[in-house]
Amino acid sequence: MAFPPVDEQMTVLRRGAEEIVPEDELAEKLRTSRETDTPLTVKLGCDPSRPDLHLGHTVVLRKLRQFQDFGHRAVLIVGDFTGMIGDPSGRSKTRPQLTLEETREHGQSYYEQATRVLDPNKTEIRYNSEWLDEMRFSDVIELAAQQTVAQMLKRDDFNERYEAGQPISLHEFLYPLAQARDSVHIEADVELGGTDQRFNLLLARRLQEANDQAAQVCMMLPLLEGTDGSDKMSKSLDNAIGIAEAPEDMYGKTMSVPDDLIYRYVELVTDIPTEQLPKVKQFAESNPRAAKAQLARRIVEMYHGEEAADRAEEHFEQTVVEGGVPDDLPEYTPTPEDGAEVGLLNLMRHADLTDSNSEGRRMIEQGAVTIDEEKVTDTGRYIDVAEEAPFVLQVGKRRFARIRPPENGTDV
Ligand SMILES: Nc1ncnc2c1ncn2[C@@H]1O[C@H](COP(=O)(O)OP(=O)(O)OP(=O)(O)O)[C@@H](O)[C@H]1O
Repeated sequence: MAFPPVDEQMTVLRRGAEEIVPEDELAEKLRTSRETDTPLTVKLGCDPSRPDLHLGHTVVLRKLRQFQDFGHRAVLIVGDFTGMIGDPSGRSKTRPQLTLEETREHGQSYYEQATRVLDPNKTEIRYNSEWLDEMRFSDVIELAAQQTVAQMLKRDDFNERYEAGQPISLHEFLYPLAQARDSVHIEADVELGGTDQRFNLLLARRLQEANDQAAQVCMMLPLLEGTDGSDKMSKSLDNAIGIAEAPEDMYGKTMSVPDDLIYRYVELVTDIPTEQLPKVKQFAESNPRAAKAQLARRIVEMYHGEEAADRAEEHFEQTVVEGGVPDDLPEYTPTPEDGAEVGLLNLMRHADLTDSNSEGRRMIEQGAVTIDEEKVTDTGRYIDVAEEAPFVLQVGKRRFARIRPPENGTDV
């Protein structure tokens, strides 16, 4: 396959990138790849400790997809081995350590979600335990000898913890080294990552050179803010829009993003052509409500298709804008296991309105739970479903269920 001209590739690849280190080397690598008809190996590392992908992850995944579309080779490195170490990148606390088996399972789920953005036929998945698990202690010493403690402490999160007198275990220093070793192993030409990965990505360049390899180009992408508009989008911060979430939730959550982030979302997570971006910017400033609705539609369309986007839009208009109850409510019929009198917290969970009883309790305390539009205040409330159903149970602005009476009347 013929690779497109270098300038053409560079224009697309530069879009939205925060930093390319060094940019001229990327152009040079693209030139050589074209002349020799050899694809570049582009690496993206992922930490499988939390496998739910959100729009933030798609910023890097979409960039990887662009490389694929030009004919380059994408290698997704699932850090099943490094996941056991627990990287604190961008965080002030150590992450949970997982077993190899857990990280493998998460890795598979990560791959399935990532291929909603990536071209599955051009995505190679590698688990880094394949080479890291085989290293002997002497190999590890040799690896560790390539970096000084002072250099390690330059990484912001290590530095902050060190200054604050918080413990840093020695094994945590091995995380960036192991990740850099991945680049040596697959002979990466380019590595992608969010700006929080800058230190780790650059370290790989040094390690590759020490192993007589050409150093990879590091491409850093901006970190997308979450729906709260301040912190980076992250599963653990409760501000994420998951790419596997239901269309209605995706739509509604996007509508809750602060207006000043509309343009950033369009630029970083949608496929709107670059030349249309200035127009979008103007529109987002002059009519944020309509621009945001367009953005929400676009996002739902990308992951669920046009029909789902229509439904999600309608649902939002009906429930949030008009404050009504939608026509097509999911229904839940209590089962005999629910008992004749079912605790409201359990009922909400069984009807898929909450993930846990603690979430249900919190929602009631916040005044966000209603039964037939009447606010519930008692977190310990029991409901005699045979007597009280059918009724509409609502949690928050967007979650509804019609609770039906048990099938065999009062005999539950
Ligand atoms: N909000 C975001 N915006 C842009 N890139 C992100 C965002 N969150 C993660 N990434 C990038 O996605 C890649 C894979 O990240 P990783 O699997 O380590 O997730 P993570 O940062 O742990 O996400 P989370 O905080 O949700 O658990 C990294 O290069 C990371 O920088």
